[in-house]
Amino acid sequence: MQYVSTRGDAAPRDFAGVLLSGLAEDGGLFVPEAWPTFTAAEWRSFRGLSYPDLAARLIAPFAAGSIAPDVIRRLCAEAYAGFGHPATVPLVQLEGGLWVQELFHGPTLAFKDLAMQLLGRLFDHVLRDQDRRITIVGATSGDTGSAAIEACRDRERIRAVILHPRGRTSEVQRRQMTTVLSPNIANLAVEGTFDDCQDLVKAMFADAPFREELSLSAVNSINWARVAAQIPYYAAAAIALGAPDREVSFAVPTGNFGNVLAAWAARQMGLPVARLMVGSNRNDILTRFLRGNDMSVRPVEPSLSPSMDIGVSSNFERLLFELLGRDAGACAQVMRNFRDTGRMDVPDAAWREAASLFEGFRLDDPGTEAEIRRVHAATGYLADPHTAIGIAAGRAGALPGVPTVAMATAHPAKFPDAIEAATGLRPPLPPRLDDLYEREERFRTVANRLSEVQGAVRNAVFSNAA
Ligand SMILES: Cc1ncc(COP(=O)(O)O)c(C=O)c1O
Ligand SMILES: N[C@@H](CCOP(=O)(O)O)C(=O)O
Repeated sequence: MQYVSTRGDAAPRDFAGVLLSGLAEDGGLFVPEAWPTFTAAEWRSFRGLSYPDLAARLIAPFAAGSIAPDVIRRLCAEAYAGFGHPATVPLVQLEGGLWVQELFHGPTLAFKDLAMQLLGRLFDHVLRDQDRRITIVGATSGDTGSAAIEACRDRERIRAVILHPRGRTSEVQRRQMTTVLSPNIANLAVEGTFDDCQDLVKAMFADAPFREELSLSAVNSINWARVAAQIPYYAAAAIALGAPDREVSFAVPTGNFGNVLAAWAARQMGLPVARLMVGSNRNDILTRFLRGNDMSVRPVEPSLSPSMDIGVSSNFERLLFELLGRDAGACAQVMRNFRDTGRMDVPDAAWREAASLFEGFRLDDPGTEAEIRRVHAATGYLADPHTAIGIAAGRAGALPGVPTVAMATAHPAKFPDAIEAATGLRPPLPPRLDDLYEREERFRTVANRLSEVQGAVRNAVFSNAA
């Protein structure tokens, strides 16, 4: 399988090439040249597969010609062996037609582990094969960082530098990153927002000499491999609820648009998905777009769901590329204007197409707290603030007779203050994280300035060079 850039000015490459390059050189995102699809009979044949086997079946076509299916299968088996639930991504029925799919049974208690545990192994496999080393630069609003650190720590051929917005993650999220003292890991606390961190990462990729010198790669969902590895859990949920013989809708708490894009990708592959509900907090650029074609940047404000405190959703560019009929020139033009003006001009027909499948939903902090309380009182289920937004979106957008699955993207113990305020209960961390608050933290605070961040990245990489 070959991949092309959404902006059309980067050479196509295979899966291993996309994995290692992360962002395309023209600033675009890589997408598959064509979507792999499965027939209804093939989807039926996946019933009863274990999660790692299902994941391998769905991911293998994306790596075709680059990584052999039996290698993908082995890496999936290894990636999910350590998850804390035998079903890996269990479904829990909350009420009539509404389920949650728990994506937080991995090592860092958020959905990012599903992709990141595989990505760390894919990196290792490809780097060994090509006898290379890379520097990962990643931006996090709280969860990607710790999942990436956990997946990459102590890997010989990887150095990882993770940028988080200072003071804007939960304490548990920050400590999960900054208490990992492995020599190949560094944390930078940026004086800014997640969007600043993400812009800094993209600017480092745009600096060709720097990119080459450090052999940069990405772990954010700008890296296609991240999205590919997030597709299987949608398939697992849909198959468990009757697909391909019954349609299913998904409600996804959304920030960078990577998770819900994976659901859309599953639909491209032939999974019968009825509707995709996009849940946002007060940082609601996607909801404003879906409801009224208003994709305009506003300042990011902190919320109870910090991982979704995102102003510009990077992965939207992949959907835009499709909505524009895969016209890379048009996509590049829209993205350039967006960058210059802070407002995206999406043609009316493209917007209508997006709005016919995706439904925007917004919940502010009081609403989120009320939803956590309501779900707990009605069902006994403790939903973290992100998951609560997904559940509320799912209830609001459910179609009669169609099961809705809300994605439980984080464990409630990652956000104990919000849960306690809503329910009076303080969810404990799993025993392996018992001493998280006593562990030594290590991070460096940096200004939101490219030169300073590049200096800190160089310093982190070369001071620990083998
Ligand atoms: C717990 C949680 N929920 C939801 C999201 C939003 O997901 P995405 O950025 O893929 O839209 C994130 C961050 O990515 C997250 O960490
Ligand atoms: N919510 C994320 C932000 C980055 O998103 P990604 O999916 O592009 O890595 C986080 O928690 O870090």
